[in-house]
Amino acid sequence: MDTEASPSVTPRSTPKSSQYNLEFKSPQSSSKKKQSTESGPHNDSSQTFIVSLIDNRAKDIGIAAINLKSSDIYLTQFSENSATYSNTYNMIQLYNPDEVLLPNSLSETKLSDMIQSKFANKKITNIARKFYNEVKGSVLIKELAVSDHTIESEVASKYLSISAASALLQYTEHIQKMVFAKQSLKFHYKPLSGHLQLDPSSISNLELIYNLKDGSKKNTLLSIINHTQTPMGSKLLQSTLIQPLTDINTITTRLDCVEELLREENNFFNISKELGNFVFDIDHLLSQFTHCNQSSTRSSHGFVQHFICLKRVLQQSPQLAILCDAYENPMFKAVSSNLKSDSLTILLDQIEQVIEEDVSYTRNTLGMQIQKCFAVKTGINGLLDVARRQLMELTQEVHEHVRQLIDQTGITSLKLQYNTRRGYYLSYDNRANISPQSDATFIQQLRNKKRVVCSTEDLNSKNFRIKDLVEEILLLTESVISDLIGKVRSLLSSLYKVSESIAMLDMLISFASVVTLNSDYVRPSFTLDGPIAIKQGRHPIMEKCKLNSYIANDVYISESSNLHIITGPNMSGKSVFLRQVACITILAHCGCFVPATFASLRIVDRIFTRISTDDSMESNASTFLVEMKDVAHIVQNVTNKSLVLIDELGRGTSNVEGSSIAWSICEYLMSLKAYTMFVTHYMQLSELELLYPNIKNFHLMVTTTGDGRLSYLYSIGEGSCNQDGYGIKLAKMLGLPKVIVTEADEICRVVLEEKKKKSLLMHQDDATRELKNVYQFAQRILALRYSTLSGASLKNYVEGMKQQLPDKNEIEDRVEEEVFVGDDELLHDDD
Ligand SMILES: Nc1ncnc2c1ncn2[C@@H]1O[C@H](COP(=O)(O)OP(=O)(O)OP(=O)(O)O)[C@@H](O)[C@H]1O
Repeated sequence: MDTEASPSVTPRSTPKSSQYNLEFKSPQSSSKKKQSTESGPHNDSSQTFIVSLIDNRAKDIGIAAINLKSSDIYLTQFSENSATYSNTYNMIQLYNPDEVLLPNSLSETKLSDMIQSKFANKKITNIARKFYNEVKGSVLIKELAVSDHTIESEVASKYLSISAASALLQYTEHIQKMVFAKQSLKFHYKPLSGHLQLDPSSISNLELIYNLKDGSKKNTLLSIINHTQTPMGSKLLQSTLIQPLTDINTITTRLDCVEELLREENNFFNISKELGNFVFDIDHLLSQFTHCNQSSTRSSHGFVQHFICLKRVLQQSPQLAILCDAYENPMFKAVSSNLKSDSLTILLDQIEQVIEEDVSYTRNTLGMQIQKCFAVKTGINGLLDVARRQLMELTQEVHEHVRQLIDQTGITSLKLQYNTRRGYYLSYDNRANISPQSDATFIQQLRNKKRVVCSTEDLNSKNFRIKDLVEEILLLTESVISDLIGKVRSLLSSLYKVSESIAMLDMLISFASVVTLNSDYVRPSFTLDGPIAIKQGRHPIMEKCKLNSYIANDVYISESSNLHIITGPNMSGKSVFLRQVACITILAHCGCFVPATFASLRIVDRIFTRISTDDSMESNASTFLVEMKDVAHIVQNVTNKSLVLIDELGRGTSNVEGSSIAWSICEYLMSLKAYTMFVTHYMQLSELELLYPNIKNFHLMVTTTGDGRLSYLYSIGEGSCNQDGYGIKLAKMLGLPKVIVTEADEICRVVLEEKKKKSLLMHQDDATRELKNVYQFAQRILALRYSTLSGASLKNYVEGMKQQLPDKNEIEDRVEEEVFVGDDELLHDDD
């Protein structure tokens, strides 16, 4: 099919493929293709990614990724500050690509090794370095990007990402044989810093998209907040969850929108209802208009269907726009103006002039066939009208033929059916009485359990004629609609905005639905460098499983105590508590309300998790090896703005070595401004609190019932867990023989007594203790910067804090001397 009839759409000439086949190593010969078994974040049927990457000697990385199903291209360039190339790995892994393209001469072999080992189950293709060409890349971007896109200015200085795009586009064109129409692709620049980075193991450990139990999407954070109704909204929500935002203004705008939606509830439900009409993937639909190398009649079949879908989108969008107009937020205004732009009204008008009014989207095979043939209005092309009249007559003949057959054979269950492969065919109940004479009339008979499927000579010949006529009609239809295809291509940038707007609206409606379905979710607030303060926080997934028995907990982590050591017996809820903090932080960074009664968070640049899950064990790797790899990754990449959640460390080695490693990791992490929560069974770690003022101990509370059984409270308390032989009590509850339990109890008592003598607690002097109190008092005062308290209530709060100190006057003097010099604002009496 010639899709280039419109003068405004010029196909780019395809270079002689042989030249490129020589240059690009054939994917089959140079790559190791294995079946992917991984379930990555983007691993759904609407996405198929190819990623291209390049580096330079200064360890800058350029990445370009194309989604072949939607024609979106993502460009990124960043400076790799991790020795293990973890940023590069995370970035590529986010796309979960089917294929990775590498220049045949990567300057860093370590990078090449990382790609080869981490993406061993993907197709890795080497490409001649000369295809990573910045100049060519710029030309291609200029030529292919939709018209009013700002991508050229965004990537002007990002020469590596342009080079990566150059190789990627040449590869898809010459090897994948996808020729894109001019100004048809949607380019996006994705800076590394604009998003909260989550590494793939955290995405998996926190069960954001897939659960750890069976790898499905059930009981995941996504399942809790996903009330989207369109494929675009669902994709946006999923990608937001694995790449939450770090821009405080954008997050606030989203939260404002959710709040506004909740205020105007009737309108909110109407929008939700309206969104239910956008059932097909508009991105995928538009990508069909970007390819200009579809020259068979197959594509014309498709285009008719695409126009029917597009017409429906354009008809429904203005209605959605009117509903959005009821809201004040500029985000809704922008969505509204994208959905009802004048150019789209003109396009709809043009489509309606050509496409019949009453054709609509259908999945039925015969319905689809009829719609394709009769989609173009009568009176536009004389030959087309004649061919269609012939088709109608022929179809009537087919029906008449069946009626005659029923009369002749007396088989009342005889039915006319249709499928794409056979065309029209017959079927009747296999219990029907049929004479031998009638039986001979039917040819190509196939019996199944209930029916006999067959045809007749006459029906077959009519089928051939119908097939020819349909081909002719579709060719004539194509000549009519090719002009329309050009018009759609020239408006792709507006149409992409429609898709993006619907996706954003759908995601916001989904966030609002979360709140209507869970009235106890609250709007989070943000500071750039304040504490993470969560009141009555809950784990969104666990609370669904536990219904009313879930126990909410508070969290307050700030610069003054940026490392929390959390202890508690087995099964007391430590891991759930850690995951709860992570989930609430992620939800808030997406712009969603959170399960708590109050939440104030600081903007976090990365969340690191070291959470042991049985499923996450690397094949044949020991527990210790996996732990050390994880923790090395954290230490190498953690920043002052990160949130680090470690659930036990040093389990796979001797007690002494394990606790020593855990101790020194804690010392390292507390020296940063990162917020760290460290769950451990090594009780000696709680002594760190005595040495360092910014380390605080917490524990998950349990009590012992009268009969010596453990009762879990799942509530977090200050201080460390007392060593009351909980592990032994649990073992007893689980059926360990009495003789073993008694012996274990005795050994435990002796060891603990020995330990107590050496404990730092015994040797800590009063001066150290007092100094620590002063430090913590001062830090709490400084943290008032983020407080909403003012006037008398602020003064009362400070008074209350002072009462808690042993020697009020002395402390006051020292605080003034040491901490508040120059900080007049805070000390001002009126405040
Ligand atoms: N806040 C809570 N409210 C109600 N039930 C909870 C809560 N937290 C945890 N639980 C229950 O306790 C179980 C154990 O929790 P979790 O795995 O967090 O314990 P843990 O202290 O990490 O155990 P271990 O030290 O053995 O790893 C959970 O599966 C859940 O059923």
